[in-house]
Amino acid sequence: MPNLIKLERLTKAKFAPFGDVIAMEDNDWFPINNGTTRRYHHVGKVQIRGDDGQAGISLARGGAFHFPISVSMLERHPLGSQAWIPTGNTPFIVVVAPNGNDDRPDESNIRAFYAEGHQGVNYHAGTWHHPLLTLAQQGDFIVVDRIGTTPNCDECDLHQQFVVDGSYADDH
Ligand SMILES: NC(=O)N[C@@H](O)C(=O)O
Ligand code: NI
Repeated sequence: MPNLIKLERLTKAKFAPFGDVIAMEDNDWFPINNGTTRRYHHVGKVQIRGDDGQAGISLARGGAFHFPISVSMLERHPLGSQAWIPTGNTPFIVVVAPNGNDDRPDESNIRAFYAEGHQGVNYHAGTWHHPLLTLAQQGDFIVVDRIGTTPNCDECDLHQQFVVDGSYADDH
């Protein structure tokens, strides 16, 4: 029987150990362009490590996933952060885990967050996460991450099987 990961609402505070929430809510702004524009400054930290890397902007179209969603692997990008920002108000599921003492995901602390369509995430370098899980409909995303020739994606098959069925751990 797979282990259930109950969903949590995605908030800046709860996601802080894993990265940044890319959203206007919970962030300050200041006026620019003669007050015609609000700038929500530096809401995500772009991290680029190693010699040959540069920050790049890509686009991605994620295929739809439906509950129950099986989780059997996670990945990480040790050389840089990776941001996923929905362009079309598409919710997605964010599965993350801390790094364990064995330099594998700490499966006992795996977590799943429901990202609303107005929220993006920026995984900090080395954060274990599941590849994109767009929910219920195809979704387009802006991706900001490290572009370079050095391999930058560690994949890890989990010892346990997990499932996200759409039930919540907290009030939402
Ligand atoms: N490889 C890639 O662009 N996508 C994954 O890293 C992912 O997090 O979805
Ligand atoms: Ni990734």
